[in-house]
Amino acid sequence: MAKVAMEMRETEMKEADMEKESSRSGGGMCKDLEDPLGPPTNPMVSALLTDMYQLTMAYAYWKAGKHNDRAVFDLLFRKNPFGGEYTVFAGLEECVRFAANLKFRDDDIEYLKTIMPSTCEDEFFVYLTTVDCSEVEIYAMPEGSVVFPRIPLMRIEGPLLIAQLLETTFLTLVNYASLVATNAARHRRVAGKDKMLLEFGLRRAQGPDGGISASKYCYLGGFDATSNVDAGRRFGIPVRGTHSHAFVSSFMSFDEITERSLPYAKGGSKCEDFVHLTQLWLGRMQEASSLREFFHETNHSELAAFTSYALAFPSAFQALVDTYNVMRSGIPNFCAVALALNELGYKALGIRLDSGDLSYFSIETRRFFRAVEKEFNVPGFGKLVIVASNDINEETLDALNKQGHEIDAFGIGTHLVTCFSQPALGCVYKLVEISGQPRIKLSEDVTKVTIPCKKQAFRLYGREGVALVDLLIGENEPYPKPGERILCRHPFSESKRAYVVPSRVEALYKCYWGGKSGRREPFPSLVHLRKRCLDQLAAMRTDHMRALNPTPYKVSVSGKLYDFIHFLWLNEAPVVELQ
Ligand SMILES: Nc1ncnc2c1ncn2[C@@H]1O[C@H](COP(=O)(O)OP(=O)(O)OP(=O)(O)O)[C@@H](O)[C@H]1O
Ligand SMILES: O=P(O)(O)OC[C@H]1O[C@H](OP(=O)(O)OP(=O)(O)O)[C@H](O)[C@@H]1O
Ligand SMILES: O=C(O)c1cccnc1
Ligand SMILES: [Mg+2]
Repeated sequence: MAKVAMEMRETEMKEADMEKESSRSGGGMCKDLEDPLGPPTNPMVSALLTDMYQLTMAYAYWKAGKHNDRAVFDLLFRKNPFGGEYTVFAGLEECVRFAANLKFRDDDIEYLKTIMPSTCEDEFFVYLTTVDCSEVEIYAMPEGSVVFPRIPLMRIEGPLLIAQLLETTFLTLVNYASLVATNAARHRRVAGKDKMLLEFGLRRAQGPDGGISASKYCYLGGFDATSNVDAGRRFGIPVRGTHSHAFVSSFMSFDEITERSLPYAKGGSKCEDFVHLTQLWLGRMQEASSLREFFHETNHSELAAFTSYALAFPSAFQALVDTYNVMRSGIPNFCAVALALNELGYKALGIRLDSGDLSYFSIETRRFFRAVEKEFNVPGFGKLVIVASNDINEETLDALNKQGHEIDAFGIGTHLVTCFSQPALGCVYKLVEISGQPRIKLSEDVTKVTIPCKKQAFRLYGREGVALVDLLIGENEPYPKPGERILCRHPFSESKRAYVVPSRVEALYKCYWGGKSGRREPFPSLVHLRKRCLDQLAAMRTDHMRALNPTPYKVSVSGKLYDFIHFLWLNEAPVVELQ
């Protein structure tokens, strides 16, 4: 029962409890590295969840005898979403689970034979049955990291055919996960760290996978709980909820409440007619001069609904108060039931507002709660929880902050999970090296030119501990060191460069699959990813984080890599002839 209602008083589950839940649901802190990685969360994530062209290219690579050439791909995005200057990286563990379990089953192969041209040789399909990721290496930034354009989030090395095959699936696993985690982080930043953020998006999400992914990655991005029960079970996310208008409007009179008795909270005796008690309290409120300015008569079917809900959840009572009239009916009815519960030793949780001016109603509601606290001498009544919902987004949160409000918790669905203001993140997967040879992809649009070579990435921190710049260097260049002066250059703009003397240098890539050392980085639990994300966001310079015209974070390459990019660019770009 406690799971059904929102236990606002226990706002945060203790970390230890979360850890327990998390490992029960398969997301423990450091899973045993000897264990094979489990399958992807969504069983639809399989070898065929890809674009047709990956398979036609696979055939052509195989036919050309290139399939085992060692390839290096970068997975990166070029522009931060939502007009911002930061992104939260998510989806890594699901990518590695996919890679770890990649296998074409017999029925997959049979289907592929029906869609590939009939000229494809049978031997290719025999070869496909042997495909797996045992020769693949995956290097990546830790999931939950704050990341920036052009710095690859992941580097995938392996036989060309196989590394290529990972493209579409990796992108679908990273793009939405990172987008929605970023959206959640942005909502958290505006709401402030003390507000409770509840993800209510399942009904509006892009299908079941959209809903499950949204719940998981919104939690990673800083939400506190979800209404999505399945996500709660799968990932150990706290599950919370109130009730809907249907519950309120399903009641027509008190006669519908047949079981009216309620034991006292401490046990012993019981109240035989709780319905009568709520009516009694409503009468007392009506008579109180301090409350007279607020209301006169209330809607009785609403009071019946609230009373019935309190009988079902006496220690977790909360009510949706906007079905008929917030201030004249919903709030006084809620208070009557809460005062009746209080008489029996229970503490109500609070209310949810789902329409109207949320600033005004929350302030008026708080004023009413305080008046009741004073009138009937019920300590804590003034602090009952006010939850607000109804098409909330970043802008509404910002507007509410500017106007002033008394909301403790926000329930956010549509705008959060559909990423209404930007529906996709543009991660791409680009070949940067083949058989030891660097490759570049040119474009008229300079932001689309890829940075060639197998690279290492570093975050350089300044004296104050804030991140100054992300730096890409060639694989074999010496690593930057604290205290050393390093030339950091914009990859494409000649005049943009800076010398940086970092106080701290953080190597950004870790090995999550394969690799010569045989040591694979563990996958922390979702609670730990969430903490990493919140800690990194908190450490960012605030001008990078603001919603309006944020300062771009510097992303640069070493002098050597800069020279090499431009050498290769000139080498590969044909010279036009004008006549
Ligand atoms: N004080 C406020 N400042 C800015 N936006 C607000 C404020 N209060 C509520 N909003 C937002 O204004 C919108 C109001 O929604 P809408 O116009 O659908 O009215 P409603 O209150 O839901 O009415 P109805 O009861 O008819 O559904 C919502 O998106 C809500 O988040
Ligand atoms: O507004 P969102 O951010 O998407 O949050 C979730 C919404 O879902 C629920 O009602 P629903 O929208 O289904 O019906 P209602 O608006 O008519 O109450 C809830 O009352 C919220 O309004
Ligand atoms: O529990 C709630 O209040 C809830 C859940 C989903 C959508 N809207 C509201
Ligand atoms: Mg709604």
